Amino acid sequence: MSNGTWLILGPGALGRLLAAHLSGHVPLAVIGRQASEQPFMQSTPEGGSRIRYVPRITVEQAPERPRMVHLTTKTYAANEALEHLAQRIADDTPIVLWQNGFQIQEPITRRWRGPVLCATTSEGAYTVGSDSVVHAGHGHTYIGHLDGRYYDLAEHVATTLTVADLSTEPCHDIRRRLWHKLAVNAAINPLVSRYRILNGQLRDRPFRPMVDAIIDDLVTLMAAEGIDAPDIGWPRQVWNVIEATANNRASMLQDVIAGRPTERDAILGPLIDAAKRHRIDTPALTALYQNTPG
Ligand SMILES: NC(=O)C1=CN([C@@H]2O[C@H](COP(=O)(O)OP(=O)(O)OC[C@H]3O[C@@H](n4cnc5c(N)ncnc54)[C@H](OP(=O)(O)O)[C@@H]3O)[C@@H](O)[C@H]2O)C=CC1
Ligand SMILES: CC(C)(CO)C(=O)C(=O)O
Repeated sequence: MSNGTWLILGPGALGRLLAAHLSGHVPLAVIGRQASEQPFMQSTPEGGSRIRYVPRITVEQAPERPRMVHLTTKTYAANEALEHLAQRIADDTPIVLWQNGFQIQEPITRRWRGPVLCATTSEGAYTVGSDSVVHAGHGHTYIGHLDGRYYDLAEHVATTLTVADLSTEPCHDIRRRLWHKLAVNAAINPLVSRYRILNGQLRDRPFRPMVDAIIDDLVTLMAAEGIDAPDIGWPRQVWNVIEATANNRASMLQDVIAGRPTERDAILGPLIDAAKRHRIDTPALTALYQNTPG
């Protein structure tokens, strides 16, 4: 494995999707808990399929000077995975964090010596078995540094991903974009996972007023936190995503059904913390947190 390689740490849905697309564009390896000789199989949203041979290695086989690391574990696994890899690679290696929510982005950005970029994506993917990924729907990705630094690096990563057919743009306001995604996820994921429904069912009773109550909490909280509202306003932002993903089984629902931990703390945790910080009563969000498994 040569220096200059792009490493993807976490061979799950997003990791496999990135690997399948970046294969052939950059020197690449995927780090998992175990090495594997198997290729990745990708189903495309258009119904096609691709096979991609990408080196699948363990941390111990990683090059000491990779070009960058894309961290694609779930939030709750991110610190441990990165700490393990950090024992092996140069501590100024650029990192791209792909996690939803806003839990690990700030601490890792502050403590890692090299550049840390955050990505937020509306691509949709899920795994099948240990080698396949279904790319369920095309989306768009934004990449940037929390303080707006390293724009050239963000531009380079975005251009490479876009050439590899994953539409991506660099941005100066990734913090705002991460909070926007978090807010939408908070309005959808905990409810659909609790009631085991498709996203679109939130449009019907008894769920619709529950979503509206969450949006009310979000509006107050986001204003207090200084996060600009989307141009179309919070209610339309949330309801548009529900409409556009009506047939989705949301990621948190998939986790609950599979008996996996959820990303509750990454998505609802920052909102509950902000409510405490600003001394704002957010009854709908508090109830959601209490009723969602971690
Ligand atoms: N899937 C999607 O469409 C989207 C996902 N995201 C975000 O991306 C992140 C990843 O999601 P997703 O790909 O769906 O999650 P997955 O659970 O499918 O993938 C995570 C992968 O990381 C692996 N992993 C965990 N810890 C380690 C470790 N220490 N060393 C090596 N591998 C490790 C897991 O292995 P194991 O199973 O053995 O633990 C698993 O293969 C999440 O934060 C999610 O919110 C954002 C937008 C879209
Ligand atoms: C927007 C939403 C809720 C779409 O399903 C999503 O991002 C998820 O499933 O986590």
